[in-house]
Amino acid sequence: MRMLLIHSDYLEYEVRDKALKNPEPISDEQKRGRLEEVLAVFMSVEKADESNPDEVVEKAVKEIKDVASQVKAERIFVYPFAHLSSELAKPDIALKVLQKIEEKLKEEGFEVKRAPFGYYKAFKLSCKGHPLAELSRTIVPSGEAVS
Ligand SMILES: C[C@@H](O)[C@H](N)C(=O)N[C@H]1[C@@H](O)[C@H](n2cnc3c(N)ncnc32)O[C@@H]1CO
Repeated sequence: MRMLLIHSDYLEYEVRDKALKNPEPISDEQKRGRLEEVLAVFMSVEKADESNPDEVVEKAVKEIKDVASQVKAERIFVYPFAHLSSELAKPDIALKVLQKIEEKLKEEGFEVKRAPFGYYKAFKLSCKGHPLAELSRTIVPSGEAVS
């Protein structure tokens, strides 16, 4: 899994076209979303993650919690983003991983939004620009090599 974490004044998105034949079904309300004072986490779930998705979820949540506490962010935007890796996991596995990350972050007390999966989306982002505002993390299940 590759993550790009951007501490932002806000992130807003609007769904455009389908980017997969069968994207995640969404309600009208989910067609656009916005959070202010948010840690935006762009995530590419990778092929290697398919060997142990649950472990990748645990490790990703730990990393996100760690950065959120450093930048004092209480809101998290989980954003599916297929452009951080050339070895993407299959969409059905990727969606499950992202849904579980969202669920666990909510259990930890964060306010969480997740952008819809399988769509082209317009988005606006305002990065805060402080030294920890732009971070990346690579997560691999045990026994897998970092490619
Ligand atoms: C396109 C661009 O504007 C938009 N932002 C986009 O990336 N859309 C992606 C993700 O929502 C999702 N998706 C599919 N596979 C994956 C994966 N392995 N990891 C994460 N997302 C995935 O499916 C879409 C097409 O790849």
